[in-house]
Amino acid sequence: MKDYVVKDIKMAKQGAERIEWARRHMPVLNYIKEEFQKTKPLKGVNVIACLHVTVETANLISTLQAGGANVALTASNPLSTQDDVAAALAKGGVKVYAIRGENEKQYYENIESALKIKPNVTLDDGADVIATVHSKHPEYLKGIYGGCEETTTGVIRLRAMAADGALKYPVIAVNDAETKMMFDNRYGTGQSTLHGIINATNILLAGKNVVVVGYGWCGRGVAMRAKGMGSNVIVVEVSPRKALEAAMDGFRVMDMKQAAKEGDLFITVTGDVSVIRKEHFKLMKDQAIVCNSGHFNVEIDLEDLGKMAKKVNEVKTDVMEYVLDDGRRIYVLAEGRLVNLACAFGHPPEVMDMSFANQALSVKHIVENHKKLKNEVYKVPEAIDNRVAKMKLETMGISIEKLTKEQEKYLSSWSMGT
Ligand SMILES: NC(=O)c1ccc[n+]([C@@H]2O[C@H](COP(=O)([O-])OP(=O)(O)OC[C@H]3O[C@@H](n4cnc5c(N)ncnc54)[C@H](O)[C@@H]3O)[C@@H](O)[C@H]2O)c1
Ligand SMILES: N[C@@H](CCSC[C@H]1O[C@@H](n2cnc3c(=O)[nH]cnc32)[C@H](O)[C@@H]1O)C(=O)O
Repeated sequence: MKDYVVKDIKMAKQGAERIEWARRHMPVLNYIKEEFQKTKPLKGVNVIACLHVTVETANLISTLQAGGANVALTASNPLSTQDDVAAALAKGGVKVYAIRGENEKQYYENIESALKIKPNVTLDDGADVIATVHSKHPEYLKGIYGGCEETTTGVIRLRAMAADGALKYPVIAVNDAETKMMFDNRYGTGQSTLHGIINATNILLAGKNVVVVGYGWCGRGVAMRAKGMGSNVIVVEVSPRKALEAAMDGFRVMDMKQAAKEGDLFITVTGDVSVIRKEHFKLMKDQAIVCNSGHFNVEIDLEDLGKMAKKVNEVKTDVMEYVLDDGRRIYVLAEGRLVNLACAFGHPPEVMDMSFANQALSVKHIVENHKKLKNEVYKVPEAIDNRVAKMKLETMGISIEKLTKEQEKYLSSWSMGT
């Protein structure tokens, strides 16, 4: 087993400085790390983590190590790896297999290398390790106590596996903790998606027609922040309730065909496939910009666009120009992969603080309870979710109201009316 596969180990110093800066903005995770250092709840536990290799993830890894775990890290997206972070982790002795820009073959080879740690716990962001273990490496199943899943789409994949009876070990849906999705998916994606778009293009958002496709947790965040930058936000949805919510939040809501004609910038955040495709590209304005902050590289149908284009040019880093037969130009950012991680730094540490506090405490929960767990997708225990919220409030210096005895009684009784 190679100890690491990184771009350039000499980048370690810069990576270490950036990891330390993020650490200072992750107080909840730091607290858990101190606790883990004393109690060693993960002593001797082998963990494979398939997560975006960023400064925040580096702090999760060191928290797990403080608890006594041995960790191997591989990327959850071929374009999201921060090579300086990978170098710093490798220098610090973590088994890291990740290089920004790796192709699909290398991506899966890296997962295979990391699996050689013989995991007891798997951490996924999009379910690629779980899928690889189940489809290609069942020999690892007997050693695995359980897994954690970081994101909405991964949880959907795993629930489908569980419903088919195909899931062979318990998984905790970290994404579904309130202290994860309400903050990471909404405020994290809202801010970092615009950061990625601005980094790649430096366009002015004020006055632009910005089409947000999908009005779930991520879409709400993106729409809210684009509105704050002065864009005219249009929302496209398939769910009647979410569409209604977007309309009452003050956004124009329409179908994709209509939006295709009006948009200057398109951002997909649905977790779905081919939400922007041939019939929509046909209607877009010259110089429309299209990007994705949802799921892998499947939300924008680049195969359709490639077939429609007479020329494809890389006009600048992370910006591909598709020149269509009629001369219109459509720009695609980051090959249709997550624009916030490929063109910027991903989520800010303050939100990953809560997401990764849930991860760390969920790993501990799996190690302590795996004998009682079934091969199902579990919610993060409410006690963990509440604890993360309380700790975050404390670190923000916010105190909240407590119910009085009288209020507790009133709220739990049906006999007291007006
Ligand atoms: N970029 C990031 O860092 C980041 C962060 C968190 C989640 N994600 C990913 O973003 C995606 C969305 O996550 P979420 O938590 O907002 O999910 P969600 O389920 O809350 O929202 C998705 C929304 O998309 C809508 N939708 C589905 N198909 C559609 C279509 N064809 N057209 C229009 N709307 C459609 C759904 O009705 C739903 O309202 C997932 O793939 C998730 O894994 C990315
Ligand atoms: N792996 C898939 C699935 C979407 S990633 C979405 C997840 O990335 C996580 N994420 C976003 N920013 C960061 C970051 O900076 N560091 C680590 N994880 C991040 C976030 O918690 C979210 O649930 C893909 O690459 O397309």
